Amino acid sequence: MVYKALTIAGSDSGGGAGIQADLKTFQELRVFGMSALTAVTAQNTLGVQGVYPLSPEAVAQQIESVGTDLGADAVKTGMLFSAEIIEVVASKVKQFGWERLVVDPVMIAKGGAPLLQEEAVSALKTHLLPISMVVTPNIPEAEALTGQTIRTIEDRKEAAKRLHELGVKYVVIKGGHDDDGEETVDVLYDGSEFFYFTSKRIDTKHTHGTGCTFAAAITAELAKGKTVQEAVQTAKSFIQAAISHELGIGHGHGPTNHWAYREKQAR
Ligand SMILES: Nc1ncnc2c1ncn2[C@@H]1O[C@H](COP(=O)(O)OP(=O)(O)O)[C@@H](O)[C@H]1O
Ligand SMILES: Cc1ncc(COP(=O)(O)O)c(N)n1
Repeated sequence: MVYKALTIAGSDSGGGAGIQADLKTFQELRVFGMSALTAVTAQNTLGVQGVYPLSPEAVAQQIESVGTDLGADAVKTGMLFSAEIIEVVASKVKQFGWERLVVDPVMIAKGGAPLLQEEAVSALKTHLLPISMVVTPNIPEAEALTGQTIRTIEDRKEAAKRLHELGVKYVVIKGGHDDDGEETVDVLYDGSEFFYFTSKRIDTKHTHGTGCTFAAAITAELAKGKTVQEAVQTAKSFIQAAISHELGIGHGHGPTNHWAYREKQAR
């Protein structure tokens, strides 16, 4: 069986995040990857040097080309840049009836460069979250989407409930930005229960692309027909392996190791 996943995201020339991280992750999990580019970034481990968005028409046409021929078992969105792009993406997702939609609400690169215009945050809430299956904000993104300050696990649970009210079926609030403690805890909410995915916090500066990679792994597993709980569990193991076997490339915040999970499974 060939499972297919489509990523709608920005290009990271440095290869650690964005479309590149998504396609590598799909491939590692034995899912055929397809892409619709929203923007080209000139980027490396030191930061973002340039952002060149594509027109909403160019984004729509790429999705149309994939949807009318190959089809997709699951779809992921990453950097969407503007409200106009968000609107065309939402309309195409509806047109093709794609239900397994994972929205990684990318807003700001780790170095601080904006990847989503500020006024587009409300477009995410009104157009995309109501039709998505899973949303995967990190703590600052969950704060921007809910207008709530998040410090404790209780705050995260409250934010997850608020996001669920927007119509998304499953909310995963990632704990990578919570610097306290020995563990990273990702909280999953399905509208009635909370589930916790915990791993040892790795002390490293090489976390460029962790969010993209994690959400892409969830998407790949959903494409295979796995449940959201199973998909998040695999994604957590995938990212843990990718962070712990660092590649040590570039002069700044380096990328994660996308082949580490496969090599670990093969051992
Ligand atoms: N230092 C770390 N050690 C272990 N896991 C981490 C670390 N940093 C992030 N993660 C994990 O990587 C995934 C992405 O989290 P996060 O860094 O919060 O997202 P983002 O890249 O969107 O900011 C989550 O599963 C999180 O728990
Ligand atoms: C094109 C693009 N998309 C997304 C990110 C976010 O990366 P991260 O996963 O580190 O939050 C990025 N830096 N560049």
